[in-house]
Amino acid sequence: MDRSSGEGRLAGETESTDDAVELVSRSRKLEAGSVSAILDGSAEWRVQWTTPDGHELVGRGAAARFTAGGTDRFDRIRTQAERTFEGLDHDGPEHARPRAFGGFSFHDGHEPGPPWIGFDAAAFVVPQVFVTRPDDGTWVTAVGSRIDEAEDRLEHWHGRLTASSSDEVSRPNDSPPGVAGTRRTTSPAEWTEQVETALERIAAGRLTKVVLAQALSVDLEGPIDVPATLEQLGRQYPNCYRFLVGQDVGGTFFGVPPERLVSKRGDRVETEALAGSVPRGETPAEDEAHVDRMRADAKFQHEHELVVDAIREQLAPLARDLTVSEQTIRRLATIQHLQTPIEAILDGDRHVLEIVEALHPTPAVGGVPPDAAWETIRDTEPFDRGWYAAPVGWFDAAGDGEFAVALRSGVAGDGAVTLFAGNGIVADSDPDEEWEEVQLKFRPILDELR
Ligand SMILES: C=C(O[C@H]1C=CC=C(C(=O)O)[C@@H]1O)C(=O)O
Repeated sequence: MDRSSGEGRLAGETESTDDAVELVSRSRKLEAGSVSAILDGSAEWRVQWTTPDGHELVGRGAAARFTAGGTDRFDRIRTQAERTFEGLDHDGPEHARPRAFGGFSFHDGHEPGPPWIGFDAAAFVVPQVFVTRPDDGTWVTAVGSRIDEAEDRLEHWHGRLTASSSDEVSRPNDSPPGVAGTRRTTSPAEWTEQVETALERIAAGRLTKVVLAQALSVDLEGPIDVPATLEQLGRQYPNCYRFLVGQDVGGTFFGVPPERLVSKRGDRVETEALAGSVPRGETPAEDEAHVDRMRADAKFQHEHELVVDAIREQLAPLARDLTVSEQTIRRLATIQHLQTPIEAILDGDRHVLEIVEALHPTPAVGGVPPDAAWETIRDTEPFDRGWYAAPVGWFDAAGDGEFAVALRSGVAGDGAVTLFAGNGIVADSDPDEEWEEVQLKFRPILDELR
């Protein structure tokens, strides 16, 4: 991989440079109109990010772009961004400040191949134009490398969005693309073999837990409108994150992850352990029966506690205070999980990417010990995880930011969507039960495509 290209450069430049690049941003309130045009048509990059508490950012284009590969990719993204953000001139409200939006691949050594064409091992963009929606309305922000460029861009987009019909604010999804057929990467027999390999390594003391995943390639009957699909998913899964990262040269990665990797503001960090899954019931009593079984089951508790312990250990060296709350239940439309919220106060001035690097992958998507889990994943999974189960989100000039774990996700390409889902394997795991739990995790997106 040519790692020199594209690093820390402004869109339109042809060579990377060590000089600090300048970013200028200007914001204006949108009194009327529609924001859906931000995601319409093709653009070098299109991004959408919505948090469970309703904060939303929708953007397009790349005023600056940062890419990196290899084991030091977290540091290298941060260095490029710090250089670019250094000269930032932002005139607008705080919620509309420019941010770098993007993500990382699960594995350090990721090389983009189908269906991950265009998705580097780490890639972030500062959108050229984006919309934010705080409580007091809708704001448009334009970013450029000079004041006149930012102002012209703002004028253009403010006018274009104002002129759009307000009926378009909500995208209709009367006709999902339809499913022509599905292809699995892993047959039930192959899955049993993979789980048994993991169980042998666990029995031999080499491994305590590993999360094994599958991919499901879904051939579509018609074209998919990813933003419309995401909007539908938001109705079904309102307390999850929603994201979309799309670009011209490849597909669009999108999902509705229930799991926060980290949210950092100043010295305060929030994260969580999310592991252990049972289905929803047909009635509230059935829901509770599933939950009772999960709470009482030693295997589920062990699988979950390994994640809590690992996060505690990973955060402790960076924090002066750490609080692990009581275990709760995360109830989603199709599945229920064990969840433990965790908060920390950092021991000094740290960048959110330091926390992301320390936490990724938690044993909710990797395993314990991390190296043996990584090796088992590489030895047994017959597909490329790409950006699945990896950090996706944003950071700003101050080093604050928020990242989800890219679960319940898929990558949409020509006529097909590839979905990903996995499950934690520990001693006593049963391959057939694990298979059923993985299928539950395909459902959020699969149900919307039918
Ligand atoms: C790996 C996934 O889920 C993780 C998050 C919640 C519950 C999990 C579990 O029960 O194994 C997984 O750790 C996935 O959705 O693909």
